Amino acid sequence: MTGDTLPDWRDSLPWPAADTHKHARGRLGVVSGKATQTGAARLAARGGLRIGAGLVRILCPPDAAAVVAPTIEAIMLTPFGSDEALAEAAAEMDAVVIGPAAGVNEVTQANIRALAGTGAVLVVDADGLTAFEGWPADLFELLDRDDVLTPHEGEFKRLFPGLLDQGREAAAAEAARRADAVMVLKGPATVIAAPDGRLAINDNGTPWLATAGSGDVLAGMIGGLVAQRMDSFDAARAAVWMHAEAARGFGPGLIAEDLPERLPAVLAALFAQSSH
Ligand SMILES: NC(=O)C1=CN([C@@H]2O[C@H](COP(=O)(O)OP(=O)(O)OC[C@H]3O[C@@H](n4cnc5c(N)ncnc54)[C@H](O)[C@@H]3O)[C@@H](O)[C@H]2O)[C@@H](O)CC1
Ligand SMILES: Nc1ncnc2c1ncn2[C@@H]1O[C@H](COP(=O)(O)OP(=O)(O)O)[C@@H](O)[C@H]1O
Repeated sequence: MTGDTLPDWRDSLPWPAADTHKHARGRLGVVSGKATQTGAARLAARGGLRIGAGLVRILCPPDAAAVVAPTIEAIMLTPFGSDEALAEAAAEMDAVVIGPAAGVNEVTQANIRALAGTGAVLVVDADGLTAFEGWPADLFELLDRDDVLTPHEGEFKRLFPGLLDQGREAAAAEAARRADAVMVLKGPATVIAAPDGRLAINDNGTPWLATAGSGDVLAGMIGGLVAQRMDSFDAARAAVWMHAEAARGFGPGLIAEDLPERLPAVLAALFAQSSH
């Protein structure tokens, strides 16, 4: 494990209680893109399942169902044909990830609007952020304080033009304040900022993570922890750290698919040190 000190979020990690069951442990929804763009949601779903959500369901447009179904086993699938149907399917979820390969368009905007009306905590990533380029306030007004945004610098600039000139830490803090949500500004030293002023810089980043789809897995991991009712700021910090730890453990040749499969080793080390 990297670093001299143990991470201070480890005592709030959600280990399963003796009397739990899959629904009580946390239910995560992941919204998929269209039939030709389902891989990103599958990566996120697997990250969410591996990090301990009791039940993970991919919510996909009807045309994508025949593509996704043969590729999943423990992960479940519900097709939706409208934003109203998406909200209905998400009503039983504790958290929903939307954005990975969702499409930069009005459908994604409408889907986020519909999800904001459910009780689920939202993790908005990738196209879910880019879809609001030019209209960031339209996204921010939909968010609750425990929702999480996960931009890389390109996506961050689309929502907050010029803000990065202040430096990454100040920019992330101001962005969290403006969005009134938790901000995860990704990069070699990912900055996590909460709207109440809490701020953390991740210290175990690794360039092995610079590979397509690794951000999708991270969004699913954050979703998997918040589905288990971990505080969103702590969940983001924990997921970012575990994501990098998984990548370090794998090293050369890492692709995004490897990250969820390395998580059990990372979790086992944390579990062994916990006061469960
Ligand atoms: N297997 C899959 O299905 C994958 C799907 N993905 C999805 O594909 C969609 C499009 O991804 P793209 O990578 O084309 O879109 P991006 O918005 O990531 O990239 C478009 C442009 O943004 C800029 N940019 C990207 N990363 C940056 C960074 N870290 N710092 C600064 N600028 C940056 C670059 O100019 C880049 O050409 C997203 O929804 C994404 O979630 C990707 O995550 C890759 C894997
Ligand atoms: N050089 C790097 N050092 C450390 N972490 C990196 C580096 N490059 C990328 N990452 C991490 O990899 C992930 C990439 O996410 P993202 O850009 O959204 O990719 P994708 O859209 O392909 O999933 C983020 O968690 C980011 O912090």
